[in-house]
Amino acid sequence: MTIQWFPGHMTRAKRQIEEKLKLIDVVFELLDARIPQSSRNPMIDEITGSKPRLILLNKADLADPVQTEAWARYFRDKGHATHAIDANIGTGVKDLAGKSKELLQEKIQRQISKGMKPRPLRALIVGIPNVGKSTLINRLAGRNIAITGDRPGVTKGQQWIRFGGELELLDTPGILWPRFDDPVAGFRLAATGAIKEEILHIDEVACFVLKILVERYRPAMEERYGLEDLPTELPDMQAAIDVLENIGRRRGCLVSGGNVDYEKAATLLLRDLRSGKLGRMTLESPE
Ligand SMILES: Nc1nc2c(ncn2[C@@H]2O[C@H](COP(=O)(O)OP(=O)(O)OP(=O)(O)O)[C@@H](O)[C@H]2O)c(=O)[nH]1
Repeated sequence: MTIQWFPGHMTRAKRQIEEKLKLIDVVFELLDARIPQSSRNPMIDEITGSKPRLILLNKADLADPVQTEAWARYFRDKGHATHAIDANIGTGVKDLAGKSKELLQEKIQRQISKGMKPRPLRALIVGIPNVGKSTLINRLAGRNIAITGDRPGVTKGQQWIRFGGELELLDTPGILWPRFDDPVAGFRLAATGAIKEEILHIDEVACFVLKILVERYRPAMEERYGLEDLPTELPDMQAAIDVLENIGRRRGCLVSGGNVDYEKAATLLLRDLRSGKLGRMTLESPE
């Protein structure tokens, strides 16, 4: 579902998450492993405050594993516990209880030393649209749960989903707004499908992404589209359009008269990228 984020919605989303934070022990901050920085909400530190937080690099199956490791190091160096997962098939998901316990070790020890029996840890998933919140909740629940809460104008009773005996998850995630401040982040979000193409033009998104892909993953691009001698970088928009045109020709994306249908070529490229057909690719690296 696409929603427009107006200032009122942002304030409301922030307030809703702050209410939920009172109920939980640990926040799972879900990011897209292909664009960990661009898929981060800019106010996340302020919103989650001092609550222990585990950064989850989701969709790791689609991301470049070397880059995912570099991002995990980057976040760890900044003091954040970090873990790569694939919510779709469940890779890494079974570690979440253990990782949460590690984060809350001191609190658990305090309870034990007071003679208390530690209760299951309570977690909340937060993240921007399309990052995989519902998929992870369903994966942890082991079934499909209709996730309808917390859209503007939609309310729903909250329930806990028990995961093993040690972790409970709030069944409504905290939905955060994506970055609006940085146009480059906007293109990366559009390239991965996190913001809709009605907002940014698909040809432009494809040209933007082509520049990154040619620079980072030239051999894979040459192989997938049967392109030869791609340049090592695309210095300007025209160079990117030329590559898109080439892809369109190779793939038969043509209109009458034999001209390339750029929109069709752009759609094909983005579909290939998002589905992982181009290989495992990450669109940004830690600074
Ligand atoms: N390949 C892959 N796809 C994933 C993974 N997690 C989620 N997806 C896909 O990403 C898309 C978005 O997932 P959702 O779970 O709906 O994301 P969400 O954060 O709940 O999105 P909103 O409802 O828009 O807030 C779906 O097509 C999922 O199948 C993953 O780990 N790997």
